[in-house]
Amino acid sequence: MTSTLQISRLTKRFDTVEALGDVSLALEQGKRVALLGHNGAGKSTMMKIVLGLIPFDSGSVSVCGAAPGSAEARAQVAYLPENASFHPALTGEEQIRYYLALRGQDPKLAMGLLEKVGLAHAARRRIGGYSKGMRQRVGLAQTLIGRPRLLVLDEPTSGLDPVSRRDFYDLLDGLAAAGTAILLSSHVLTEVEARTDRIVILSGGRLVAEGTLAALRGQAALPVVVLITPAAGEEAAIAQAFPEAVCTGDGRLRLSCEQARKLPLLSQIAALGAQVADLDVIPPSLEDIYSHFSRRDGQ
Ligand SMILES: Nc1ncnc2c1ncn2[C@@H]1O[C@H](COP(=O)(O)OP(=O)(O)OP(=O)(O)O)[C@@H](O)[C@H]1O
Repeated sequence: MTSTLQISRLTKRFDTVEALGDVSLALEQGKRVALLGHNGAGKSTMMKIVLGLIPFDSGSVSVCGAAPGSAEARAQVAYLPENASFHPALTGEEQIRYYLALRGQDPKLAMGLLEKVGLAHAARRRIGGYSKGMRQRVGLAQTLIGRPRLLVLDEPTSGLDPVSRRDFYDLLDGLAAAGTAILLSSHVLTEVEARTDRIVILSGGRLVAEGTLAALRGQAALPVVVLITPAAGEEAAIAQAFPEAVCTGDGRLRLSCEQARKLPLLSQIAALGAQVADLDVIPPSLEDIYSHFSRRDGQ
């Protein structure tokens, strides 16, 4: 399948700063890719290059088969900046009608677009009275003008409450199911885990990891934490059985073990029978995995 977005060995420097170094990425039709990285990792630079707003030094970028920024690419790409702002005195419908007119399209399409993003009920209210989640929906409605094949969303859910975030991702799911490719940046790791197909981690302008969260978890091979709650009166016996365990201060014992040692350790604990009151196994968190990859280059 041809990729909607194809980036190959992309490099971009700003004077002495290498904002992107040798980055390759493919985004297929209907896929949602999350771009993660610390401040200054190169996310915005990549988005600006894809949108054709800034030039790059070397490598190649193909947006729907065309050069970024070309009329052909621009007709098929839409962008939602992190803090999209609209005229507060306009209604949602007026704002979208205005954008449709700018794109040379029939303003009558506005209501249909607002309906798609769940904003039809508020279409005739002024944007000044909208919540942040509703304004993001106006932004998303704007991106849908002309049925783009690629959506570039810069932290689209920042500042939204959990319910608005979930609703926003539901909308994205629908668009992806209809074939739109979505490249979004986010700092909210839990949402990208559940709501995107792939995660790409940039660090210091380099692509340091790419894959599903499960694949990245496997690659990172971070230790698992096991918390044992001893039965009453068995504390000393358990501590003796696991001399490497650390007391947590709440009566539990904390063990850290490699993934490969997890099952043998659990068998060892199970063999203690009633001496153990409870057991918790805590896999590495998303934050642990993200930190592991984004700091691998010594940042
Ligand atoms: N116009 C510019 N002139 C000089 N340096 C720049 C310019 N734009 C970006 N940079 C540098 O390029 C690097 C990558 O910046 P970029 O804005 O792409 O990071 P980011 O991952 O989007 O960060 P954030 O999460 O803070 O938005 C940084 O070191 C930044 O200082």
